[in-house]
Amino acid sequence: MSSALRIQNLSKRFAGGKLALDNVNLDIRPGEMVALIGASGSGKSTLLRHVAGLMAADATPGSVIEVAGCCVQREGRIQRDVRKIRSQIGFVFQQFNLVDRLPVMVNVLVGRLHGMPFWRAWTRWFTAQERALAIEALGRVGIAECHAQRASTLSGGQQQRAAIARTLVQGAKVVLADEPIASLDPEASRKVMEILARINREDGCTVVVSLHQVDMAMRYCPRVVALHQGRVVFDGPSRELTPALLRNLYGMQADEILNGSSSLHEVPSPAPAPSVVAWPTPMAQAA
Ligand SMILES: Nc1ncnc2c1ncn2[C@@H]1O[C@H](COP(=O)(O)OP(=O)(O)OP(=O)(O)O)[C@@H](O)[C@H]1O
Repeated sequence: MSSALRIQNLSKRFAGGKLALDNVNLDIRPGEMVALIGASGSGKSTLLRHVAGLMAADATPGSVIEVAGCCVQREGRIQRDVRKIRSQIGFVFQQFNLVDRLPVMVNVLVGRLHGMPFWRAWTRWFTAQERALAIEALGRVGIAECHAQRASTLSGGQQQRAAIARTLVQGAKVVLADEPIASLDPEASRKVMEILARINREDGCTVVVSLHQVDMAMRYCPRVVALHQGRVVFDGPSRELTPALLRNLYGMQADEILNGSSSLHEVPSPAPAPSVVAWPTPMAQAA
């Protein structure tokens, strides 16, 4: 498989006229860990929703989104078998998306729903093997002891770890995380990012994570894609992010971000270096 995620000529104009994505082109290889950064409203969530096939793009000729070699949508039409493709994608959202009143183990096993008859999920009848798989996944994210608790009794950080365990049980090849640490304190944020980095490293899972925290992006993600008003304005090694680019991206907020990013230029990137984009001059993207 050549690409874990391939996006070509992706644009999205909402009904009100807002151009949220402007000819986005991206190629992410299997096993990469990529941060999606950009100011509020730059298009990060919209991009991830398109990749998940939750939103249809503009019908631009030649526009296509593929995940793990399977077409999610083409020229504004979501593929009929998108549910099957989604079974390969793990989702982690800011708001955890767990069912509060169900035990953590059941929430995690929901990750296997695609391979499970509906009645079994409905009656919560899981095999010993499935339960063992869930416990193992919860162990990997450090909360095995919480498996019998209701999801609502977990802290935010623990809930997010349970959501990651769900992607492990699902066997997702690609994990899309949309601001997974936005509601968490620094310590819980660090743990969640470490777990995402670990499943990327140990399972070869491709991770695309949208982040407001540039320092986290630089610390954990060898590659960064930056959006500005729906356009990709930087696509390259995180160590090549510069204060000037961040000032262009974040405007007034940049100083705050720069204060938290003492690691600018100091983070080694183990990934092969994609080309870096000059911005705000005309844009090119990683091949
Ligand atoms: N359903 C919608 N209808 C109209 N406009 C929308 C819709 N969803 C998003 N937008 C607009 O599209 C733009 C991109 O929004 P998006 O949520 O993708 O940004 P974001 O980078 O994820 O922001 P944040 O970091 O604040 O979550 C914004 O201007 C937003 O107001």
